[in-house]
Amino acid sequence: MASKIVFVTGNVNKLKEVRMLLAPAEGQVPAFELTNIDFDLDELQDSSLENIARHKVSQAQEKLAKGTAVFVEDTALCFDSYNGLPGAYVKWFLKSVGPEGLVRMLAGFDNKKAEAVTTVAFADSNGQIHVFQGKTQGKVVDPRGSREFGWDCIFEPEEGAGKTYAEMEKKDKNQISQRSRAFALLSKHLNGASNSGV
Ligand SMILES: O=P(O)(O)OP(=O)(O)OP(=O)(O)OC[C@H]1O[C@@H](n2cnc3c(O)ncnc32)[C@H](O)[C@@H]1O
Ligand SMILES: [Mg+2]
Repeated sequence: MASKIVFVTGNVNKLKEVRMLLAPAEGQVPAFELTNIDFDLDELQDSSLENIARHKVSQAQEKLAKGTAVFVEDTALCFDSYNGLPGAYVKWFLKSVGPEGLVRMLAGFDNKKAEAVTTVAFADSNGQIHVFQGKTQGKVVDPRGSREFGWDCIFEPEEGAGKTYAEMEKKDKNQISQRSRAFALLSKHLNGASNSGV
């Protein structure tokens, strides 16, 4: 029977993407069963994205039965002109000023470059924590495309042929996104570990 892995997140857009990214290739037997729980996890005020993700998954481990394999992810948007801020705090900026407010933050700067970073922390069934990170470079632009997911409408990745994430098909975003890069590393780890149990 396939082992179970829990993804703790309250963000349905993230969950949708992660389900696509971890789906087995056609004809392949799933190596694990992915379930979702929405716990409210504290997010450290720490400039290290790895520390934030590790802290998040440790809390998730405490809430779940011992031996449960679980992962979380934390996604940051780092402005070059702000030396990496808002970073992991982008959620709170979005909540208070929306995508337009994020664009206005860069109004006085010529440099609109930004880096999107997803950090995954995976606790295996032995309780050991593994961290994987993916990054995508781009720039902040006036909103274009669907408003469905976070800052997608203002992030134009370098590899996106001039489109914002929000203007791209999900499968195309998944080719180049910071999330896809982080989860490719997790998948590799899980496939390597599949013989010994997650
Ligand atoms: O429960 P968790 O998993 O923590 O979900 P969250 O929504 O709180 O997510 P984060 O703490 O990682 O905060 C990241 C913020 O960036 C947004 N976000 C994350 N990934 C994104 C992506 O690929 N494109 C656009 N916005 C994204 C997300 O909606 C949040 O506002
Ligand atoms: Mg969060």
